[in-house]
Amino acid sequence: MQLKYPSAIASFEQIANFAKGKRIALFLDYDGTLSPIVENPDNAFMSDVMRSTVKKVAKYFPTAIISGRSRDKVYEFVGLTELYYAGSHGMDIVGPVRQSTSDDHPNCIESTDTQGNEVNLFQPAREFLPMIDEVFSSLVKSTEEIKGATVENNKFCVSVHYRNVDEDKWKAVWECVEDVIKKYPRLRLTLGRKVLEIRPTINWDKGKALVFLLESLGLSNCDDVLPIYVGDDRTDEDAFKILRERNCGYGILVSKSPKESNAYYSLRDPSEVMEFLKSLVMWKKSSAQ
Ligand SMILES: O=P(O)(O)OC[C@H]1O[C@H](O[C@H]2O[C@H](CO)[C@@H](O)[C@H](O)[C@H]2O)[C@H](O)[C@@H](O)[C@@H]1O
Repeated sequence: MQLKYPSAIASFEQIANFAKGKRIALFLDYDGTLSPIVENPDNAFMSDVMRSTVKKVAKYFPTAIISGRSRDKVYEFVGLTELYYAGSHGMDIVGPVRQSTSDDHPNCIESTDTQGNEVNLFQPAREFLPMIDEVFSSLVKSTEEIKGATVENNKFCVSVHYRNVDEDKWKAVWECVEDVIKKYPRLRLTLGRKVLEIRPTINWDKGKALVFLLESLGLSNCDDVLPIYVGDDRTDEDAFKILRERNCGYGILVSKSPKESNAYYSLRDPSEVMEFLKSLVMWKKSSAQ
């Protein structure tokens, strides 16, 4: 783990040199990466200029969004059909029909998307759906007296937000969550940015989703592929870690302050993320001539 990472913008030439002769695959987190953190999670809109930048980047590089949100919600925010989407921290993936079948994923089914394209739907926590709905309802009820607390159903996980709760009531939010999840040994708690996230104990996270998508895209060969993952939150560390362990690709942490991370580079905020994505497009265009 390191605490300081060079700026991906200042180090762009270094990244571009390393990417020469390789295919870049891009993986982007949503909240805090493509959209700024805001008080109301329903208002975490992406700007039009960010949307058109992501659209351009996806024209040149396979691009996926990997978010803690439900897949439908993140698609509602982003609205670009040219991307792949993984919601619920990677537990709900719509990707291309898998080219590599090196390992068995029994929960992977062929399906068609809204445009009629053949896709693969992968939902490794499918059996948890009724349990998650139950937990969501219990938490809505148990937190209703805590001013500012909100509960979000992210399909295969539940988020309990305390950003708008007075600090002296944060403990009460924790207690509500602990009280509910102690009845569900097959669920676990993870932490995000002023949010408690309840999710299945299955061995699956954003890092596994990244590997799954690379395999689906036929891009798991590190010799000629450079995966880049950009994210701001603790759950993105699973993806940074995988890239570091495989010595394949770069994690880029979006943060204004130094933090412990497995990322290689950093960007300060979504506006720098946009600048970095624009640089990738310009570099690709100029190197294609
Ligand atoms: O994986 P992500 O796409 O980063 O999603 C992680 C969580 O993001 C959202 O919550 C965060 O952003 C909100 C809007 O800016 C903010 O109000 C909240 O405090 C942050 O934690 C989302 O609402 C959660 O469900 C996601 O799990």
